[in-house]
Amino acid sequence: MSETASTARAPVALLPSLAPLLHEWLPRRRWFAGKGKPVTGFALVSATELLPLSAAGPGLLHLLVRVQQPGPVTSSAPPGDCYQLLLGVCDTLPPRLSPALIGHVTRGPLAGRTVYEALQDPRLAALLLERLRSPGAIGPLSFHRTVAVPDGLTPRVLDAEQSNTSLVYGDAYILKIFRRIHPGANPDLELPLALARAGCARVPAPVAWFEAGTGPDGATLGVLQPYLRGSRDGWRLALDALAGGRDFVPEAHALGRATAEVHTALARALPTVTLARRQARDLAVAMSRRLDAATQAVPALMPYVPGLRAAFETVAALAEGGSTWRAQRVHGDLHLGQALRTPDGEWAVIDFEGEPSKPLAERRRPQPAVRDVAGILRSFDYAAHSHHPWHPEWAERCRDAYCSGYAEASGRDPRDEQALLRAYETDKAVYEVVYEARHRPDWLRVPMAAVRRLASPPGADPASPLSGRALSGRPGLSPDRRS
Ligand SMILES: Nc1ncnc2c1ncn2[C@@H]1O[C@H](COP(=O)(O)OP(=O)(O)O)[C@@H](O)[C@H]1O
Ligand SMILES: O=P(O)(O)O[C@H]1O[C@H](CO)[C@@H](O[C@H]2O[C@H](CO)[C@@H](O)[C@H](O)[C@H]2O)[C@H](O)[C@H]1O
Repeated sequence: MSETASTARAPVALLPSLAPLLHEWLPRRRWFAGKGKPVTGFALVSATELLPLSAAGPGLLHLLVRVQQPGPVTSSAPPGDCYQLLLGVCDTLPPRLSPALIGHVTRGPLAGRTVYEALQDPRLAALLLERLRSPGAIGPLSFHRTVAVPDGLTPRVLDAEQSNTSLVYGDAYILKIFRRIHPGANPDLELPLALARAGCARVPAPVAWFEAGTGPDGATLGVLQPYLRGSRDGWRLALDALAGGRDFVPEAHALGRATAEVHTALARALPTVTLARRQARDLAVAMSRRLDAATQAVPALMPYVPGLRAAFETVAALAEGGSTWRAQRVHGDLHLGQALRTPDGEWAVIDFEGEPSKPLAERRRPQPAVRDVAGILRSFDYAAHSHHPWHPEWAERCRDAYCSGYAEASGRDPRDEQALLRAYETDKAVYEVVYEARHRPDWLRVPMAAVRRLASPPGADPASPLSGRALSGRPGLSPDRRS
C-alpha cells in the first residue's frame, strides 16, 4: 500500500470536494476507531473508479483515505488511520437508498452529485462480486480467487456492523470488507488460507480476496468465504441457554475441542517459537503497559491497578525462574460471537483478524494458545453477567467443560498454564473495559466486575482458574507447567 496518492483514473481533486461530507459521516461509523478525537484532515492514499463516475447510472468509487487526528506521531508510520470507503456516486438517490446517504457534493469535480454508501446498493455490491469473480488488477487494487464463484448471487449487507462491514451473497458467500487498513497481510486471510491448506474444516476457507499494492506492503481489503447458512453464534446460543435456565456444558465442551483442533492445525501449518525469559518478560511488560494506557483512558480502573498488575508480575517472575511457554499463531480475539454452530451441530471459528486496534505486526506474532482460551473464558463470564441475577456457577461449569474439551482434543489442559491464563484473562478484561467505554458504555459494568474479581488475590476469586473452586480436583497446581 504505497503512501503516495496512487490514483487509477479517479482525479486526486476528489478528496477536497468529499472532505466536508466525510467529516460528518465517518466519525459516526461503528468501525471508526478514532472516536473522541477531532478529525483535522484527510489524505488520499488511493482512489479507484470501480465503475466510471461519468456514466449515466451510479458510479462506484473505491477510496483509501488516511484520517488525520491529534495524537502521538511515530517516525515509522504516516500519521492517522487509513480507512477503506466504497462510495456510490449518482445524480439522484432513489428513495429506497435514502438511509445510505452520505451527502451532496457542493464543489470540485463531483459538484451537484450525491454520494452514498455503495455497499447498501445491491447493484454496486453485485459489481464488487463481479470484480472478485474475475481475477486481475484495477489501478492499485488486485483481485484474487482460489475457485470459481458463481454469478447472479443477490447481495445483502449484514446490519450487525462491527469492526468491519460484511455482505452476504445469495446466502452462499460472505464478503468481509475491512475498514481500518494496515499494510501487510491481514491474519483474517492469512490464517484461514493456512488452515484450509492444512485441511482444517473448522474455518470457512477463503475463496476470493482483494488487496491494495503488492509485496510485504500489500494490504488485504476484503475476503470472500462460504456463508454458513443457518448457523448461530455462540454468544446468542449461550444467552438462550441462560434465558431457558439451561446449562451450556456440552456446547462448551465441544467448543473446547474445536478450539484445540484449530490451534493444533495452526501450530502445524505456521511457525511456532518458545517464549523464554526475555520474551515472556516482554509479554508481561506489554500487558502492564496496556493496563497503564487503559487506566489513562478509563480512570475507574485506578484502584484495581496493583491487583491486576500482580497477574502480569507472576508471569514475569516465572520467566525469571526459568519457565518457558510455547507460542504459535492464534486467533487473537476469540469470544463466543466468533464461534458459529452450524445446523449439523459442529462449531466453526470465524474472524481471525485479531484485535483490530493492535498493530498488524503484533497481531501476527506467535503467542501462547491460552490467549484464545482466556478470550472464551471471558465470554462465558460476559454471558453469565448479562443475565440477571448473575450466575457465576453457570460460567464456571462452562469454563471447566471448555478446558476439558480442549485438553481432550489437544493433550494440553489450559488450566495447567494457570498463571499465564490468569494474566491473559486480566489483559482481556482490561481491553474490554476500554472497548466498552468507547463503544458500549452501558456494558462497562461487565468487564469492570471482572476487573474487581481479577484484582483480588487468586484464591479469593471464585471464577478464577487459580481458585480451588474452579479447579475442583486439581488443588495442587502451582507454577505453570513448562513446555
Ligand atoms: N462464514 C460465515 N457464515 C455465516 N455467518 C458469518 C460468517 N462469517 C461471519 N458471519 C457473520 O457475520 C458477522 C460479522 O463477521 P465478523 O467476521 O465477526 O466481522 P467483524 O470483524 O466486523 O466483527 C458475524 O458475527 C457472523 O454472524
Ligand atoms: O467482534 P469484534 O471483532 O468486533 O470484537 C469486538 O467486539 C466484541 C463485542 O461485539 C467484543 O466482545 C466483548 O463482548 C462480547 C459480547 O458482546 C463478549 O462475548 C466478549 O467476550 C467480549 O470481549 C470484543 O472484545 C471486541 O474486540
